[in-house]
Amino acid sequence: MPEQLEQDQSHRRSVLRALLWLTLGCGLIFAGLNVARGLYLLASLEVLYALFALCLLPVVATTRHLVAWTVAYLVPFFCIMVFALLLPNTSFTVFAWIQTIPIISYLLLGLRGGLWMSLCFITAAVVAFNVRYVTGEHALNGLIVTNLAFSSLAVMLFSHIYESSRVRNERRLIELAGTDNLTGIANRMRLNEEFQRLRSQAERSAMALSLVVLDLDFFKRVNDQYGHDVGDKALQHAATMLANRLRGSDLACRLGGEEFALLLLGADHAQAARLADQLRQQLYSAPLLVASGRSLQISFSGGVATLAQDGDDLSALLKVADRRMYEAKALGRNRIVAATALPPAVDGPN
Ligand SMILES: Nc1nc2c(ncn2[C@@H]2O[C@H](COP(=O)(O)OP(=O)(O)OP(=O)(O)O)[C@@H](O)[C@H]2O)c(=O)[nH]1
Repeated sequence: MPEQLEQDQSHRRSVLRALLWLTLGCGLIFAGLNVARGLYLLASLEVLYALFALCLLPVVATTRHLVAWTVAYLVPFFCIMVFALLLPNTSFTVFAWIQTIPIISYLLLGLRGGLWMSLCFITAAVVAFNVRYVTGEHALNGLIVTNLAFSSLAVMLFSHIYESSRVRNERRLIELAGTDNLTGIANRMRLNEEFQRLRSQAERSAMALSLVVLDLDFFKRVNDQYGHDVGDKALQHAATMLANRLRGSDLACRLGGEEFALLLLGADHAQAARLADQLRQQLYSAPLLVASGRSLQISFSGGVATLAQDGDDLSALLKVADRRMYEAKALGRNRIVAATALPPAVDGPN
């Protein structure tokens, strides 16, 4: 789902840019404070890092390697935090910054990257904290140490839970946005996205890719005779049959109303026309049972178009397949038109 992934990247880009500005500001302020306290090495690191953040600002606005630049930014950032914790003249309150490690890591790197980054640097910080404060002249009482260790773990746990449920909800929303709510199969938005993916796959593996547009015949009569509810059931019946009959690499989608489209990977023009005709026969021979034991025979008319020979993008293929579908309607319905050749035989009276 490239569009959604793109959105995800832009969200992370904004977070990183905000963090870079913060690093620039805070880096210079802390450097000033540390110079005043005689911590020249730490102050120099902070100034260098603030300049690094400044240089990164234009890079992150456009880079295609956002994850790599994020890691390049975060690793020294967290290293400076841990280093500050180890220095003899710094305050133990530096540990408060350690709490931001999981939040920043999960926000910028997602679940897996966030987990590893947090685990590494929280562990390093806890070790550094112990080296510095558990024994010796600066030793803190056990309660403070325990509080800090557990609060860090809690922040990490909550960040992990939050990111997991955010990812789950995002997936669910993406799924819902690409699903037709009456039939449960894909909708037109998903067709656009799947077409891009399947076209790349077809080009990479030198496979054919065909599109079938099909429209249920005399559907207005179904609604008029049996009512809208039965019309809805007929649409669901047709969608289920189409989706069940196709391979996992294909896509059945409802374009709208009583019109559907099939994307068939690995099917050349003749194979797509044959498959569409088999589907037509299968639907026609599996009537929908309606009230009082009556059965409703459903047929469709379809048109076929194939990548390269009929067009190179989805809108060109839809236009050709749509035109052929209307030819099939004009020729008497309940048939498939693949080209200008004579259509296949018709099963039923229409
Ligand atoms: N029940 C139901 N009917 C729908 C839905 N969407 C569109 N329709 C109906 O589908 C019918 C389409 O009618 P037409 O465009 O005249 O086409 P047709 O009767 O199928 O005739 P041909 O396509 O020429 O064979 C209309 O009555 C629409 O109301 C839906 O979601 N549910």
